Amino acid sequence: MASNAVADHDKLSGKRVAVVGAGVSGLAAAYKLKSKGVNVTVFEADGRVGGKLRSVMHNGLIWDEGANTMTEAEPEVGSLLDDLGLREKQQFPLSQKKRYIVRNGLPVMIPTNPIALVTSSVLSTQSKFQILLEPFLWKKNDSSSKVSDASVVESVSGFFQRHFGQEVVDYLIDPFMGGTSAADPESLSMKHSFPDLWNIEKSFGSIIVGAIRSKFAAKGSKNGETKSSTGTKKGSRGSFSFKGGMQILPDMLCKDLSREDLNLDSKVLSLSYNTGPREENWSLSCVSHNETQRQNLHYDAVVMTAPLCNVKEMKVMKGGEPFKLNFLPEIKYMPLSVIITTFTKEKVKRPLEGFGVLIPSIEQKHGFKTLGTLFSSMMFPDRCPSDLHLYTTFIGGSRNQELAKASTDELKQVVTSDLQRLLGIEGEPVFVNHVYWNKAFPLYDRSYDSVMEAIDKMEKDLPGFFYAGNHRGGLSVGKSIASGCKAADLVISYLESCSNDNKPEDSL
Ligand SMILES: Cc1cc2nc3c(=O)[nH]c(=O)nc-3n(C[C@H](O)[C@H](O)[C@H](O)COP(=O)(O)OP(=O)(O)OC[C@H]3O[C@@H](n4cnc5c(N)ncnc54)[C@H](O)[C@@H]3O)c2cc1C
Ligand SMILES: C=Cc1c2[nH]c(c1C)Cc1[nH]c(c(CCC(=O)O)c1C)Cc1[nH]c(c(C)c1CCC(=O)O)Cc1[nH]c(c(C)c1C=C)C2
Repeated sequence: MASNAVADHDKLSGKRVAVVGAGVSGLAAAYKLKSKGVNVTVFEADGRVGGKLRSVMHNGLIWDEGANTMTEAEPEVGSLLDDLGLREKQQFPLSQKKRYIVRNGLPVMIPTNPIALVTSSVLSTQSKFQILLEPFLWKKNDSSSKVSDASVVESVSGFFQRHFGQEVVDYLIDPFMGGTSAADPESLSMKHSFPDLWNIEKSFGSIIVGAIRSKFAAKGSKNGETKSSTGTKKGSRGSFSFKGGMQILPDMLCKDLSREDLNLDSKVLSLSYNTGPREENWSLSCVSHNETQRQNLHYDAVVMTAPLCNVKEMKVMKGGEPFKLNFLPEIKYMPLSVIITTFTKEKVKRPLEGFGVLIPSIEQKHGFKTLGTLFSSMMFPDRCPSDLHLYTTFIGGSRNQELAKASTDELKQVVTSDLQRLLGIEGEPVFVNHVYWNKAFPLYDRSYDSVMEAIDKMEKDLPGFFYAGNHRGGLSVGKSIASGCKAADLVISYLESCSNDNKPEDSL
């Protein structure tokens, strides 16, 4: 370790930070803080770590009930995988570029390059021309002059409609949003869902022109690109999981936390910030399932990664007075059921290789009820015995909130019926597993600016309080990790500034 790093490590070693939530964002924050010498204590309401990452092994089957894959688009992910020694466990899906969308009741492969788009039957000739001519035909946002009015924040569908037309929205954007957030493009805010494209339009107008120019600019700066230990370009191999499923990631992130550092079955109920000299101003209390309430030690800072709906329920005090969280807006959440099925191979008459299939909302007219299905054992053949296919099907989201809550029996029928049409499956599944997430994802809707403002206010009014997780900056596993790492960096700067503030003046 260089001498500066040793000094920083020593400076931080007496500091204590509480991390609330042991999902990937909280664990990434805890891991980073611990690696810098900070004493971390994690509080998790559940009896396990991982939050929305949960892998199950049962009778020779392996499946994921939450996130199935992740990407390395965020640099923080690559560094963590290297540090945790997880490269050798990384599992890349077979034929992951083969992804399908249903059109006129049948799965059609999604084109992955401009030439494939020209020959594909996903879009009509008119839409293909509209894409090619987008640099000349795209329309300005009429309401862009009134951006201060929250009601005119543009939806994802409105934005893509202006650039590429309605058919692109119906057959590419709608299923993409369904398969990445379970939401419909009409309710989602463009600014929050695709910040990069939102900014490209601001700089270049045309998305096609902006994307090409950005790609060339990125190629120009390629010399600085990071390579992994195997010499391959990091992140260039697309989505991945791990041998045994996604759960290994949270498990590895917390492997160096002792029993005292990691408090499972510990739901945080209240937080208290005491004004005064900036040292150990925070205290918190938590409760376990058997209702024993514990008032815990004091902390210098808090990293909060619990969903905002849970934060809203917490009692917060500042300087002995209640700090009301009534400025936190109500957040909409997407309910989702995940159904795992296996079928014997001989019963699947038209199996498809690849990642999976998505069903556009407009195709519900053909009787489809699910959002889409991952071809889990096509991607990862070791996830079930070789005579079976294992599928992971998603139901609900904004498209069908009621159906998400249906019984396992009803959903088994719904899934079997959709898979029968898509893959020619005959008969009943050999095995069914059902998980219901009543708040699977926060909805980044058109009023999401108010959520961001509320998070900023909490952090500004409560010194030493930092918020991270999938309610901020994106839903994906990678973005949640990045959010946790960024919060850890902010905590470190804060703790260093506290140390300097508390030093006697002549030592400065
Ligand atoms: C079904 C499903 C499929 C998904 N698929 C993908 C995918 O394929 N790829 C991808 O990139 N992303 C996917 N995601 C999204 C991704 O998994 C999540 O956004 C990400 O894991 C969120 O991590 P987090 O740490 O921010 O939050 P969470 O995982 O929600 O963790 C928050 C933790 O806080 C705890 N908590 C709550 N209240 C308290 C309290 N009072 N005290 C203590 N602890 C508390 C919770 O128990 C939880 O463990 C999927 C999500 C779901 C639900
Ligand atoms: C059909 C419903 C869903 C499927 N997966 C999810 C839902 C709701 C959840 C989900 N999947 C991904 C993410 C991360 C999103 C992000 O911001 O990166 C989430 C929350 C990963 C993902 N899944 C698909 C894509 C295009 C991505 C982005 C990363 C990548 O390109 O690999 C498409 C997709 N999702 C599902 C299917 C069946 C499918 C495509 C065929 C299931």
